[in-house]
Amino acid sequence: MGRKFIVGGNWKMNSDKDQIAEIVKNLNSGPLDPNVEVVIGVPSIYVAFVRSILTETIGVAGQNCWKVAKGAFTGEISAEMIKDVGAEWVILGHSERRTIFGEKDELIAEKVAHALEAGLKVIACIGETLEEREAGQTEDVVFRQTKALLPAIDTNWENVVLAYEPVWAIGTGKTASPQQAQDIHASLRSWLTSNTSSEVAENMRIQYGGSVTASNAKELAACPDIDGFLVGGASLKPEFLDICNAQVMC
Ligand SMILES: O=C[C@H](O)COP(=O)(O)O
Repeated sequence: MGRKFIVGGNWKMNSDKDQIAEIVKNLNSGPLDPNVEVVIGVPSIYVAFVRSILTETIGVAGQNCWKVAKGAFTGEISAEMIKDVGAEWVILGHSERRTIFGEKDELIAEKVAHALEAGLKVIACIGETLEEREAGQTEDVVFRQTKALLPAIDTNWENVVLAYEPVWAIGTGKTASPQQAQDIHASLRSWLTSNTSSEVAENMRIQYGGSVTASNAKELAACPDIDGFLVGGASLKPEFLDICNAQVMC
């Protein structure tokens, strides 16, 4: 069986209740390709609200969580809490968490391990900065970031999606070209074959993220190793539906 296309919307720290009601109304009215899995990553405080008004066929994700279930961690939210209020997924290791909040590979791996243990599915983000790309280090960086996750994921690969998001393409309007994205996705799959198993590599869904819009989604979706998208800015707009349906329109 082939890999099911999966599109995530990452709202980041955007929207209020009125705007959310509008976005969800649009998502609920579709049409959505039934062959595509859709997950929206919402601010944790709105998870329960979104879950209560969103069609059940679309998943809900938190955008971060802490690495243990409970305790004296003022201001933090656990995977258990996100799950308790209705999320099925959590996005971890986003480059904004890495660069703005200083999260390192080790911490991200601890979070991934705990979220999986708590019963959440994980969108694990990786990707190089512009400096790293220009220094020819793209593969080294994404392989290092993925390698850090191996013990955390262990045998739980079916509950993980990898999101390749070149940092230089996030929110900049500079999308990786389909060839650039395809090359890294194919290298990652080949790295997974060598470092996990050919079964894991073949089944692993790898999303592309970075300035995906309705106008570039079809060309990217046509690449054999691009199995979906993680969409930021455009996930707040009606065009998100077109992005979700990009594969059927290829
Ligand atoms: O998680 C999503 C990525 O950061 C991409 O954001 P963007 O689509 O606004 O470039």
